[in-house]
Amino acid sequence: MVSSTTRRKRPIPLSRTRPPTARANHAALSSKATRNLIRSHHRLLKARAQALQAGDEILASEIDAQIRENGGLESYQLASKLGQSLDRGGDSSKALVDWVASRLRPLETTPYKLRVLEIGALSTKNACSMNRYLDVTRIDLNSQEPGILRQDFMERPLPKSEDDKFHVISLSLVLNYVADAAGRGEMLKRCVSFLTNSSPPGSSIAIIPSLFLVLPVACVTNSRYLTAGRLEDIMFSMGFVLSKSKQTSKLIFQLWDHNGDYKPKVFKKDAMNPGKTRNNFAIVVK
Ligand SMILES: C[S@@+](CC[C@H](N)C(=O)[O-])C[C@H]1O[C@@H](n2cnc3c(N)ncnc32)[C@H](O)[C@@H]1O
Repeated sequence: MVSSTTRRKRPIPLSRTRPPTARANHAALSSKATRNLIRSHHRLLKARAQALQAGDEILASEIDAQIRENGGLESYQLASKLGQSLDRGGDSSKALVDWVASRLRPLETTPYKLRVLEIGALSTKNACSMNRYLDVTRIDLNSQEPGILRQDFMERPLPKSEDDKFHVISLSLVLNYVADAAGRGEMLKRCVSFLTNSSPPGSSIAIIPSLFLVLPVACVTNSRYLTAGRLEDIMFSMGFVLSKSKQTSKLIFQLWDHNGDYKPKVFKKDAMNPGKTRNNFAIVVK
């Protein structure tokens, strides 16, 4: 367990900002065990971020050891992959493909594709990767397959040209992985820098740049600090307009179109929805 004794504070070395990976135990997991593993990983990441923020390196190391003991990021990814299997709710990128289908129609008689950046990619064979009109660049903190680049999106070099940008960004169950509220705001802002409405080179196809966002439903419906309205205000300030949305008992799926009107405002961690049974999920924009 993480102890709360007073500890010496030291500055956070850059190498300490990532959670540890470890070899996963590939034994079959029940859906309850899968959920528990995911929850416990998120809890430990949050505790770790808080320890680092407080400059408590020793506590952060202890939490790292606990994360490793639980199988690390690899086990978490395995649990997430199980969650994507058909009997556990399926592949979330199907919703993305359905929603952009009408936008892909003009590409059918052309050799062009839309460029997609899939952040937090666990598979090269999900619905968006299998769509022939989408050219998917996949990144993850811990790559599970050769077609997935091991990269932290927050450290991906900023685009130097339009060709380095994307028409669609997928952030499916990634924003809630980020352990601190301000980091989530930064991630959303950074997405804007990677979106473009420029047609694929050589074509004149009209493009609506968009962000596919998937979150656990409780992050939006049962948080003290985030409501659907607050999320819309944050996204709107960054130039996003909600184009599609659907909710299941576990997840909320949204497609946000970018209108180019980026005017970020400050959003603090305001208690909008107090209540004992609510969670603390928040997005802070500085
Ligand atoms: C719950 S899994 C989601 C996987 C998949 N997108 C889905 O919808 O099931 C979250 C993944 O996001 C990755 N991730 C989190 N933050 C990231 C970042 N800053 N850059 C790249 N990948 C990130 C994690 O490594 C993890 O594999």
